[in-house]
Amino acid sequence: MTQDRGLLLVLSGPSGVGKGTVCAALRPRMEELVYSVSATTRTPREGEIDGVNYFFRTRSEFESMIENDELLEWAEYVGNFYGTPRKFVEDTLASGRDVILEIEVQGALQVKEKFPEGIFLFLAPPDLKELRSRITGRGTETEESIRNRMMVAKAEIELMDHYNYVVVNDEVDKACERIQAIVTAEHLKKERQIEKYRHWIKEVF
Ligand SMILES: Nc1nc2c(ncn2[C@@H]2O[C@H](COP(=O)(O)OP(=O)(O)O)[C@@H](O)[C@H]2O)c(=O)[nH]1
Ligand SMILES: Nc1ncnc2c1ncn2[C@@H]1O[C@H](COP(=O)(O)OP(=O)(O)O)[C@@H](O)[C@H]1O
Repeated sequence: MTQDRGLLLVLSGPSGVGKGTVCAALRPRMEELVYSVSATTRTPREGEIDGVNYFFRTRSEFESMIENDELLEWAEYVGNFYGTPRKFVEDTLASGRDVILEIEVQGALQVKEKFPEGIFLFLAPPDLKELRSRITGRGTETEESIRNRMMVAKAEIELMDHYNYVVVNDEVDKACERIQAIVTAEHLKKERQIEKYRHWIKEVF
């Protein structure tokens, strides 16, 4: 019997909405999910480990990954490149396990072109005022950079229609519960419960 492929989940949304926070909170809740590790040209932050948080690569190493078609998608974000290694995702899905990507919006749209059967989750802020305060709350941003990020965020929010689900990140726990509910429902859909139980209909009538 051939192995059923796993589900590809893509968690995306505007900068500062809480993608990293929600993804980290999902890990202990959804241990069966496989978290894809991205490649990036940005410098590691304190405590980040190569191969765990990211594969930290030079710009020329990253460019050769692009040339060799090793990336499922890639995007430039605030002056650095980020991309999803293709082989890991394909092998994991083929082995029947579900994979989650936590990526920005340009990358998510590229994945949609290649994997239209993926489940695309748009993490949305409760409102723009809260998004602004999350971006501001992170610290180092200047007034101008906050304005820029808000403009980018508004353009990203307009792309919401390309996604299968909008998950509001009002509270981290609630956002996680919504994602868990979606994954459960998508599994039931995939397992074609209706087909399995169709014979009941014949028995009843
Ligand atoms: N397109 C794409 N975006 C990614 C990838 N990995 C991470 N990102 C996004 O890159 C952005 C910056 O990530 P990072 O430098 O870790 O800073 P953060 O703003 O603290 O999350 C975030 O929006 C991530 O979701 C990737 O493989 N592809
Ligand atoms: N549900 C939430 N309620 C309040 N603050 C949140 C929530 N989710 C995330 N945050 C905060 O918002 C900021 C941005 O979150 P982060 O995960 O870095 O966003 P992203 O990865 O989307 O850029 C962080 O300071 C984080 O602690």
